[in-house]
Amino acid sequence: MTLFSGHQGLEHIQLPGAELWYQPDFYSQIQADNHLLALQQLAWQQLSIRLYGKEVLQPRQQVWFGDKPYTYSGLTLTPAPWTALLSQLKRDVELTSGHSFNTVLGNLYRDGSDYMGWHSDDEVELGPDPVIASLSFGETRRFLLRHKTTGEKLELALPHGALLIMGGSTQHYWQHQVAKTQKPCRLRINLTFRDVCMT
Ligand SMILES: O=C(O)CCC(=O)C(=O)O
Ligand SMILES: [Fe+2]
Repeated sequence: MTLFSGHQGLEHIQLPGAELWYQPDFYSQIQADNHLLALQQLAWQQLSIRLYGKEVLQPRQQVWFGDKPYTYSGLTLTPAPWTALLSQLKRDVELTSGHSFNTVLGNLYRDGSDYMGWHSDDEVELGPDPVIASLSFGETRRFLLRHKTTGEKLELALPHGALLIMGGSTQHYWQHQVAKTQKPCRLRINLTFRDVCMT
């Protein structure tokens, strides 16, 4: 796939059944510092999901911006209107990826005990081969991908200012996670831009 290959600085990572594009320094240190500070001001909420009939608090905080409600892990998130900063970050990832996005899910990991378990972003509303653009700010956490049948793994560091684009059949064949860690760990904010079907 040559979709993003014209863009300088974006590394194409090819895995069986997955298409990834990665740029650890998508934003400069100063830009990333400013974005991190501003993003911390959003109305972060720790939401609960229903798991085996019980309400369980999610091990991280979230925000949701966009044009339409979205169901995620059985939780319907009502979006807030785009802020100037989020619109700007959306434009940046749209220009680089050549894709347009209508929503963004923010995750805030307060420390090493906040995490996101193994999952694929395979909700029906995202369509069969979704392109998802992920921006990371703050602490570098281990982002792991695991093939659903072969178990093959890939670990990527997502440092302050990094961009990762997942496309092709990545969500079909692979899961991903942000693992817990015992190491001293500062705050991390991740934004995943998605195109949610509007029908
Ligand atoms: O925090 C991350 O890097 C991953 C977030 C993620 O997988 C998601 O929002 O679906
Ligand atoms: Fe995900």
